[in-house]
Amino acid sequence: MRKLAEHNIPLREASITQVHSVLRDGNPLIVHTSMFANALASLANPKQQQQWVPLAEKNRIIGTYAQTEIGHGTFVRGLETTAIFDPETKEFVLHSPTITSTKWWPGGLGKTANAAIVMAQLYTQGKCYGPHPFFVQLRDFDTHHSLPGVILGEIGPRLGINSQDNGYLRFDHYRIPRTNMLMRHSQVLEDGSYVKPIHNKLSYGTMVWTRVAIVHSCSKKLACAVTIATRYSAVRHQSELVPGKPEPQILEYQTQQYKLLPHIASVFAILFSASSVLRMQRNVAASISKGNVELLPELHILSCAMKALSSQDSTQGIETCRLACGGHGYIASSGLPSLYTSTTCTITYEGENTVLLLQVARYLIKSYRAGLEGLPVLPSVMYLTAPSAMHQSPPLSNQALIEAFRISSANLVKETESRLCRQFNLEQNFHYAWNRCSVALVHCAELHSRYYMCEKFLSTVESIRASDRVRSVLQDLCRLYLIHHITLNQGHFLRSGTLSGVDLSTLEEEMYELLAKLRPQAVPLVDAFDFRDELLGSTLGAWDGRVYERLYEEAQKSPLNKTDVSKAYHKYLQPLMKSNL
Ligand SMILES: CCCCCCCCCC/C=C\CCCCCCCCCC(=O)SCCNC(=O)CCNC(=O)[C@H](O)C(C)(C)COP(=O)(O)OP(=O)(O)OC[C@H]1O[C@@H](n2cnc3c(N)ncnc32)[C@H](O)[C@@H]1OP(=O)(O)O
Ligand SMILES: Cc1cc2nc3c(=O)[nH]c(=O)nc-3n(C[C@H](O)[C@H](O)[C@H](O)COP(=O)(O)OP(=O)(O)OC[C@H]3O[C@@H](n4cnc5c(N)ncnc54)[C@H](O)[C@@H]3O)c2cc1C
Repeated sequence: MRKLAEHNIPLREASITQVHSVLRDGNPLIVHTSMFANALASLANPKQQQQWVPLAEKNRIIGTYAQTEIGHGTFVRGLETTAIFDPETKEFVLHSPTITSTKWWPGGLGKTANAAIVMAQLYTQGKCYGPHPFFVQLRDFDTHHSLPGVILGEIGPRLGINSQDNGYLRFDHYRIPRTNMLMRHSQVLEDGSYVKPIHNKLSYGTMVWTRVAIVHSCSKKLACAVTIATRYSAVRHQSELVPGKPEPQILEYQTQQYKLLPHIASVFAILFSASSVLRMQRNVAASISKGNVELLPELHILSCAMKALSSQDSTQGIETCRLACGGHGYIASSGLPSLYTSTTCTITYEGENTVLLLQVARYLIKSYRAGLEGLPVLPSVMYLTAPSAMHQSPPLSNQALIEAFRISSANLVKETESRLCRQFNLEQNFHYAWNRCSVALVHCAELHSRYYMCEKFLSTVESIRASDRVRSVLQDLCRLYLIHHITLNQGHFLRSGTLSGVDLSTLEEEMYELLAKLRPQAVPLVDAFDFRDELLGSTLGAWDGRVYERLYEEAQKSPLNKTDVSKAYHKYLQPLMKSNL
């Protein structure tokens, strides 16, 4: 924190990888600096911001975002914590009526935070208005003791990010002033009357913001992993490629190139998509402050789509990188295990991926139906009812591949919508029919999201300002990315008739050529990410390639190596050896 202040870096702008380099097992302040800060910025009114933001910036207040309960994470409308307005005292009474209403998971809540944005069901004048955000002090600002009526603690060890002290929280009729409800979008007036927001999902804004931030952070984490695995693959020599010849760098093996190069490409695909969503988010934020919420649904869907795809791709990519390093990828000092455990959680948090993809699918089906009826639909989904013809671009050109994606995605939505109608006729209930089609619906959302990511990659590469040589490498990477994802999804392209079996064989051949062509660029590409050694924190991925020396030096630091014979020998092993058991 002192370093960031010295260098005048606002906390919100500190890179996730910089922070990861210092705190590899999670960060107790991340929800404070990301979600809590954002919730104050976007959900609190100007007066409330004046009151709390300076204190949060000086870390007098350290906050968290307490929404999830032990009984409900996904289904926000099902939260059970209540905030009942008492007109006598002009206070809200926060209460956790059941075990399932216990807040569970908020990062930093266990021991670090002294305040929280709590999402609770708002009741006033006898009516429930659904989940709303409240600023709640949890601990004494001087002694750090939890306040009467607040019961909190830490939830116990997790797969990773154990320094984040995820916590639990219960309220026992805990009173807060009326003015602690975050009132930028909706309000409860002194007499208890409710003023509704201009869009009823504005209180979900912090989740949308965080989903966008997660996309960016996923590309950074994947970039770290491919840097480590690629550099290691250039240092590591193993087996014989040609019998009797010296052992080659493992990066010479085509299978190794296939493990790494598509994920190097993926870093760019995610990064370019993140930039595009971030731009849209800024536009939407500016529009909302002028009272216009027209683009909010599009932002919600795009952030769900990109969060789901980037978290899945980066998690799989990091695991592939770990496996690509053989046994040494399993050692903590490689840096890969902590990258994995701090990334796989992005699949679950901030909206579990399947659930987010179903939100995307809902939007696709609605937009498809609206398009058929000639109603207006937003630009990103206009293609569903008006996919352009294939023959406009040269066969198998990049543009043709994007068109193939577009048509296959539109085709899948069309097929799934027909299934939904058939199922509805059988079930006579939309919700049951929806559930019976939900696997196909998730596939629709995935293909649409992949189409978006491919399109963003291509359009960015085409418009990027770079030297011819750099542009040429990026074009090859982009081509590899397109072909790789077409081969992974080939069934959809065959079904839509956009690509034939022969086309797919041709593309596969080209992919193998691209792997060989890009092989000499692999190390320069990851070097260009420009991660400092301290930041990567990896014995395998350091810039100088001294892998074996670093592994050996790191092993010397193991506490078990402090003495030749460990205490355990005298305490357990020797008695066991002598016991004749
Ligand atoms: C040393 C210190 C240094 C510090 C350095 C800091 C470094 C900073 C780097 C930052 C990088 C990364 C940040 C990472 C942060 C890490 C920490 C995060 C930890 C995780 C936190 C959490 O998990 S918080 C909890 C998150 N919870 C969820 O996400 C819950 C998911 N569920 C939902 O969102 C909703 O329940 C739902 C969307 C699934 C459904 O909502 P609901 O039931 O209300 O709606 P419906 O499905 O009925 O839909 C009705 C219509 O509403 C539309 N809708 C839904 N949501 C929205 C929305 N958000 N905006 C707009 N519209 C929305 C929906 O589409 C429907 O529309 P129609 O179809 O038109 O009716
Ligand atoms: C490391 C970590 C940090 C977190 N930090 C925070 C935090 O700071 N603040 C906070 O409030 N929360 C936090 N969370 C909680 C997180 O947001 C939730 O865990 C997440 O939203 C998923 O909800 P859930 O756990 O209830 O899963 P569930 O919804 O119970 O999911 C379980 C399974 O059910 C499926 N499912 C659920 N609903 C549907 C549906 N409608 N259709 C189809 N399938 C469905 C899911 O796909 C999944 O397979 C954190 C979680 C983790 C793991």
